[in-house]
Amino acid sequence: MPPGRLPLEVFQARPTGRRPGVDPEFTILVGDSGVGKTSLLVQFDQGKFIPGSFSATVGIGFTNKVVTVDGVKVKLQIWDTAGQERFRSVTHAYYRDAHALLLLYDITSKTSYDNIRAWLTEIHEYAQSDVVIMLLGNKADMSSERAIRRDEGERLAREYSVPFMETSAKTGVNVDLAFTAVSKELKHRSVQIPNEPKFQIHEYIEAQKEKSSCCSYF
Ligand SMILES: Nc1nc2c(ncn2[C@@H]2O[C@H](COP(=O)(O)OP(=O)(O)OP(=O)(O)O)[C@@H](O)[C@H]2O)c(=O)[nH]1
Repeated sequence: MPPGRLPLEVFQARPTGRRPGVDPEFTILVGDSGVGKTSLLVQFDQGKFIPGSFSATVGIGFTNKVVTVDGVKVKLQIWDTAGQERFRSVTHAYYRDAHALLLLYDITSKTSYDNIRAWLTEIHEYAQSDVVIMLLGNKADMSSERAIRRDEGERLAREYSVPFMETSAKTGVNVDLAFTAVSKELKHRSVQIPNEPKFQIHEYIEAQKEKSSCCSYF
């Protein structure tokens, strides 16, 4: 290839904004203390769950993870925030630069579900208007202690027009799907391929959930 010339595929997939795989996509995990943000990130990053006593996150920290979607690398920089109220002002400072926010509640905790409205109010106040938001009902493995039905999660998500799924950081159910769906949405926003249909995150999630419904237990 002569210098200065781009192969056709690269040209066709030329980024219009951020460059997937090069520029990090800032993704932030938010939600009440104890809902499982750190555990979800550990499961996604290392494929494991560390049981035992709960140690609350202090401040904020991040993990880099590259996800390949449709042959394109998306570099996620995932920020794990502290859910405790006293760290809230630190977390707010990061909202403005977020490209995606994964908002978690715990299906065994009505309080964490009720607080989702307050989290969404804060997100709408501090984050960019085009931020990708996904609602996750975590700890889906704890069905005997369930306090929030799945349809209540779905209803809340519909009300705010955000995609939703239940996850388990313990068993790994839907953890990859949540991050893959967000990565696909971010990739479709930053890379425009001619004649490619608009990515519909809700439809993608429903289709993937149907595919795996044979093997899931909730
Ligand atoms: N059974 C079950 N337990 C979970 C799950 N996710 C997290 N936990 C447990 O819930 C507790 C809190 O999890 P963390 O991941 O530390 O919660 P967090 O949201 O990061 O909490 P903060 O750092 O205080 O904001 C820990 O004891 C975890 O082992 C899950 O999906 N299933």
